[in-house]
Amino acid sequence: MESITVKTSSKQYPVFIGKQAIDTLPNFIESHVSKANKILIITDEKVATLHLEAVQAVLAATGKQVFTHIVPQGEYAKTFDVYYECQSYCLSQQLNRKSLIIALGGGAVGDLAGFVAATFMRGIPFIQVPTTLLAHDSAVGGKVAINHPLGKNMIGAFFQPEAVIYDLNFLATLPEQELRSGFAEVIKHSLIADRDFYHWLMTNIQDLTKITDEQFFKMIKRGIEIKAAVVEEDEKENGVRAYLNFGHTLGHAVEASMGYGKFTHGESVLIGMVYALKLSQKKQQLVFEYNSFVEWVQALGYRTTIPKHLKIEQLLQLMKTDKKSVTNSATFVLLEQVGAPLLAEMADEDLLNEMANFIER
Ligand SMILES: NC(=O)c1ccc[n+]([C@@H]2O[C@H](COP(=O)([O-])OP(=O)(O)OC[C@H]3O[C@@H](n4cnc5c(N)ncnc54)[C@H](O)[C@@H]3O)[C@@H](O)[C@H]2O)c1
Ligand SMILES: O=C(O)C(=O)C[C@@H](O)[C@H](O)[C@H](O)COP(=O)(O)O
Ligand SMILES: [Zn+2]
Repeated sequence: MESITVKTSSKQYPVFIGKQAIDTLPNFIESHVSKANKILIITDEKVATLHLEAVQAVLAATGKQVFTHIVPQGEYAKTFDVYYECQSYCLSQQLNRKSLIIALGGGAVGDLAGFVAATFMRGIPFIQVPTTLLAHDSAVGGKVAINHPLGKNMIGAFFQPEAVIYDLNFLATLPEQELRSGFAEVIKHSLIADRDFYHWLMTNIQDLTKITDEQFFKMIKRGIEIKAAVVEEDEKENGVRAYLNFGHTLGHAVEASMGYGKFTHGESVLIGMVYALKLSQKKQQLVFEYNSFVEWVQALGYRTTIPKHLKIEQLLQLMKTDKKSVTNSATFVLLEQVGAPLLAEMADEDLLNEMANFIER
């Protein structure tokens, strides 16, 4: 079992990573959240069928009252309606300021449950129990949110968990498409922070269904270390945290204009990263083996173009209203080198011209 400590200005907490990490949950609750008189697990329909029983069994050892609230899968969980139902459930079961929420699932469940915890009675403790590869990113760092039709994660908070308990056994049931989604954020972490890690990924990962336990462990640990270092420096995104948004300016615009849930988050971000890499070559003279990168990700099953029914003017509008934007132009994360990101305000014309090259033929 590996433990990484995340030290933000608002909270310090552990991330336990390993097989059977879930077994640490009762002890952690006993030693750190002992006053929690009621525990609410928030999970989704699919994870409930696969892993809920195991978590309920472990929690039985706490002797506390355990409730479960099941929400829809994926982005359908990150809506105002589902958020409202969660709050109603908390109130109807008389949860109080000493209660604890456990987010059991991927990033959608974590973002939703974290936002419920952040806002119920102005904030109660929560623990992230991630079940996807993608959640090496979402469970760490305290961004919690729901979506709005006008933009991804527009309604949310910065609210750190008490702990992240990452049981790698849960990953065994992930379908390939979800591995692909999560692996995109692993690639992102490597591109913004660690050239050697990027080369290791390119050399070793050729088939997402054949990732070994050791490889999962390495990519999750390194991804979390990179994310934690950024969040420790800039918890509330006043500066460098925006680098974690590499690929997301176009990625979020694609997700929103496709309709949330049509493309996975990681697949959309991957399109956004390919686009940002091209812009980086043009605007920052990034020296990068672009063609090999595109061949590699296409062989892994990613699409690298914008679906042709999407309107580039609408995508531009969404990019300009992204949270990073403070003027009337879109702000992009570009790379000067692999491992050296920067923020750049982009002219509409440059973005439109380049998007036209990215529309699927
Ligand atoms: N807060 C952050 O910092 C942050 C970072 C990255 C992404 N995100 C958000 O995370 C979300 C995407 O994350 P995700 O893909 O993990 O989300 P998810 O919760 O939607 O999970 C993806 C799908 O996999 C299923 N699933 C989950 N665990 C499984 C398992 N072990 N076996 C089989 N199926 C399983 C879920 O039911 C769902 O259908 C997006 O909403 C994105 O915006 C947030
Ligand atoms: O933690 C961050 O900061 C990130 O940007 C991580 C992203 O992978 C993640 O998708 C995040 O939810 C995006 O945040 P947003 O503020 O652009 O909605
Ligand atoms: Zn993301």
